[in-house]
Amino acid sequence: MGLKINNLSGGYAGNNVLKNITFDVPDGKIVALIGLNGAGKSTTVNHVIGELQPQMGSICLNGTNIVSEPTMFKSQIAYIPEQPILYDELTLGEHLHLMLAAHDIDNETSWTRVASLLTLFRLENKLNWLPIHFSKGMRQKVMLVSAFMLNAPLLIVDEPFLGLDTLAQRDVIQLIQEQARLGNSILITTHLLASAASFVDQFVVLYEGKVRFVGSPSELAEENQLSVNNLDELFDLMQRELANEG
Ligand SMILES: Nc1ncnc2c1ncn2[C@@H]1O[C@H](COP(=O)(O)OP(=O)(O)OP(=O)(O)O)[C@@H](O)[C@H]1O
Repeated sequence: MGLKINNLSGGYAGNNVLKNITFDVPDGKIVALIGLNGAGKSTTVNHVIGELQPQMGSICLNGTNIVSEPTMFKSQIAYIPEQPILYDELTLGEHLHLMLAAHDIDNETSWTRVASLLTLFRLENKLNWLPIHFSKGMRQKVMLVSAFMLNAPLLIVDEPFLGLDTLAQRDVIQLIQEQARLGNSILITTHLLASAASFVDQFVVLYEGKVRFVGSPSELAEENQLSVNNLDELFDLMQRELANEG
């Protein structure tokens, strides 16, 4: 089933940003939400993580509605925000244990996976460190470990490559693909279309708070008379269109 967003309208008090958004992130699929600055990507994500209330429409994850069963809905999500959020007073080890407990995951059985993620991101010797000792990239990697260790039915990654070196970017793509192989749904937001085209199943293009296109990378390229390798030019096309509407 996965994530189903149906006719969602919403946004902030006094600012209706999203208009009748409909798209799915099926089980085992990777979907990238794309669009110009201000198109509504973060607002959509904020609705899916339950930070904003829908004005109209519905958001369901594997049959659970976000409005009627918010706790059940949220327990199925792992979210990697664009800006790392860490508790200043908790060590890395304490942070991970807290996240596992919050998702009702047994420490004993899951720690082998946590340990391999810590090794992958070279954090295995830093379990006693406090966030203040981490660099920006390391903080981002802590968020990655915290999310990937959960194996959640829905993984949301806001700008997965921000602040990561190329090795870590490659690792993140592999981890996202592994989550998809496990049957989990993955929703990412990105500005790097050509890079995303190599591993996403579908793009959802947002334009001024509306869904303009849903389809595969090659369908998106074809629709805009571009090649998949120069999909980033789509932003120039949309920017020009916006300026003409001016
Ligand atoms: N807290 C807020 N209160 C009111 N309006 C907001 C708030 N946050 C964002 N907006 C507005 O919502 C619209 C969509 O913003 P959103 O952050 O969803 O865009 P985005 O596609 O994520 O852009 P970016 O690529 O810059 O991250 C914009 O017009 C923005 O000004």
